[in-house]
Formats: sequence, structure tokens, C-alpha cells
Amino acid sequence: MSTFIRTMAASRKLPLFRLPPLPTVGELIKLYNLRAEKQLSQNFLLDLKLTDKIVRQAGSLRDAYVCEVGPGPGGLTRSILNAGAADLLVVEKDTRFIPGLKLLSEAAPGKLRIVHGDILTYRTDRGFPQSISKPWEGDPPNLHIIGNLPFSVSTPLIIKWLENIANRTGPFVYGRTRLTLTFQEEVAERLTASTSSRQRSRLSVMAQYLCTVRSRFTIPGRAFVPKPKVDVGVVHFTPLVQPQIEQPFKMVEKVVKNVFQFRRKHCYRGVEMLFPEACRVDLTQEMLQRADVDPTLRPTELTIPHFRALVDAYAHLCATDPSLFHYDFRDELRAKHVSRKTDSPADTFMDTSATSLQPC
Ligand SMILES: C[S@@+](CC[C@H](N)C(=O)[O-])C[C@H]1O[C@@H](n2cnc3c(N)ncnc32)[C@H](O)[C@@H]1O
Repeated sequence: MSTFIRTMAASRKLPLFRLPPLPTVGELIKLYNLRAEKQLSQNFLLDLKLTDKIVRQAGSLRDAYVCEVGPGPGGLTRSILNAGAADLLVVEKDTRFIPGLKLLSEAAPGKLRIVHGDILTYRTDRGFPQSISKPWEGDPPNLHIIGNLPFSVSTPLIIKWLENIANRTGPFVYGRTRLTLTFQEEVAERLTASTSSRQRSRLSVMAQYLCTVRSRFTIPGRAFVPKPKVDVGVVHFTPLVQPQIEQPFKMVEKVVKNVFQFRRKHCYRGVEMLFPEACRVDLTQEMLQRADVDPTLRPTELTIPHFRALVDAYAHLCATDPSLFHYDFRDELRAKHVSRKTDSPADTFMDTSATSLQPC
């Protein structure tokens, strides 16, 4: 590389790497006859200006390690390589895209690794060298996850990754790996919704107690081929050094899920569902008092500190009676339903009432 190019690259005016001329993404789609498969939620981005814009939301990718989810025909993949990534691992479920990705890999020798697999089961904790790890308390590692996610996997995937963040597993064994992902707009709005906003939901609390979550921009549905029915939001996540709730993920998830059970009602209605009928009233009162949360607030009005207080109070009650954590009001309802159905003179001597099987 000439001194001039090196100087310009160092001053960030030129990319360090540019892919050589290749068939365009559109030409590749035609070449390999890549019809979009509905069941794999395939909506492609062919406009490289747009894929460059998505990639810029991740921050500098100079010499970065990147995992791309669902590269498909490789539009985002090209932008990630052009942004200077040193090592790009792509995970693609659909075999039809592998030959096109191999073509890209040949054009970027040593930079692109292709995994034919399912991102929901792929072991990202083994995908990169341990040497790139950074202590959790320090700066994030130079590792990014980027993806124009299939809608059908985006929600289960982000929930799985949030649990991974809480437990520092999966892609977070390397430290506070940042994520830049697309979601259908409604999900993007829920992820970033603040207290009292219309879209405030379980997903808002679960994402925001663990990460700084930022909505970056909206991609109109018409930018995709084929055009989906909805617009798409680009969301950026940086895991927090200190989660805002310091209890096990499953416990946070249980409280948040129950509280949002009755979205429009007072929050005590959802809290009640954490407890067996026999002790519901007393334990709900105890939990809300201990948490110092107004029972008449709506779930959407609760802040993350409110949830922290609620989960801490619930953890305290579970420490006193560990069987509480395993209680699920649906089991109690089901058992009641069955006992009502089987109630006959023959079993009047058997105690089939569900509440007698429950803790407290
Ligand atoms: C919405 S398309 C995006 C394609 C490409 N990234 C783009 O922006 O044009 C989603 C891609 O994810 C792939 N995919 C679907 N489910 C997957 C999974 N579980 N694991 C990995 N890839 C998956 C699809 O085959 C498809 O290529």
C-alpha cells in the first residue's frame, strides 16, 4: 500500500479495504435464482447505500470482529467488509445463499467465514478467539453482531441474547458485545419504549434493565425485496456494565411477565398472579409494601427502579418459601378445571382441589 493511501486511510478518508468489482446483489439473486422464501422471512436489501447506513450505526468497524445473522444474498455483508472488518463470521440457514457468499469470501481473502447453520443454536461463544475478550467493566470488545434479522426469529433471538447478557454467555463471553439489529417497527418501538409510552411492554423492561437501547432509524418497507407489510426499525444495544436489576434473569422475567399480564389494569392485578390463591392477597400486599410501589399504577407507568424494587421484594419472598418461584397460576387454573370436570360422587373423598397442592 502506498504511503499516500496509508496516510489517507489512517485519517479515515479512505477505507482500508474495498471489495473488487463483483456481480451486484440483484445480479447474484438472478444468477442463483434466489426467490425469497416466506417461511424464512426473507426480505432482501439491495441498496448498498442503505446497507452502508445500517452498518454505520454499529460505530467504527475498523479491524473489528463481526458476526452477521442471516446474510442472505450478502448486501449487508458487503457493507461490513467495506467498513474495514477484519473477521466476519456469517451464519445463514438457507443453503441456496452459500455459493454467492463463497464468491464474496473469495473476493475478501481471509476475511469472511461462512457457517451454514441456525443462529438460534449456533455457539457464538466459540466463534471468535478468546484473545479479543475485554473485561465486562471495561470498554466493549471490538466485536459486533449485526443483522437484518428474519422477523420470525427476531423476538426469540433477542430474548435469548438478553438472557446471555445477564449470564455473560453466548456472544457475551467476550465482554459487552454490541448489537445492531433490525426489527419490524412495532417490535423496535417496544424495545425502546420509555415509561408511560404507548408501546411500553415486557420487552422494553427486559431490554432496558440490561442494555442501553437506542432506536437509530426506520427503513420503509418499500426498500426491501419483496416488500414486507411493515416498516423496519434499526436498533442498537450496548450491554450495561451494571444491570439495573441484580437478580437472576428468570426471576426478573417472571415478575415482568406477570405484571404485564393485565396491561391496562392496576399493577397489583398482575403481581397477584405470582402467588397461589390461598395466600394471594397477603403476599401481594407484602410484596408491594416491601417494594414501596403504588398498587394503582398501571404496568406501563412502572419505571425500571420500580421493577427493581418489585423483583427484589419477590426474591425476598422466594427466599422465605422457595416453592413460590415454581408456582404458575396457569397450572392452578388447569388443575381446578380438571378437578371440576372429574368431580363426581366417587371422588368426593379425594381432595383434588388445586390450592391444597400449592405452597403457603
Ligand atoms: C430478512 S432476510 C435478510 C437477508 C440479508 N441480510 C439482507 O439484508 O438482504 C433474513 C435472512 O436470514 C436467514 N435466516 C432465517 N432464519 C435464520 C436462522 N434461524 N439462522 C440463520 N439465518 C436465518 C434467511 O435465510 C435470510 O437470508
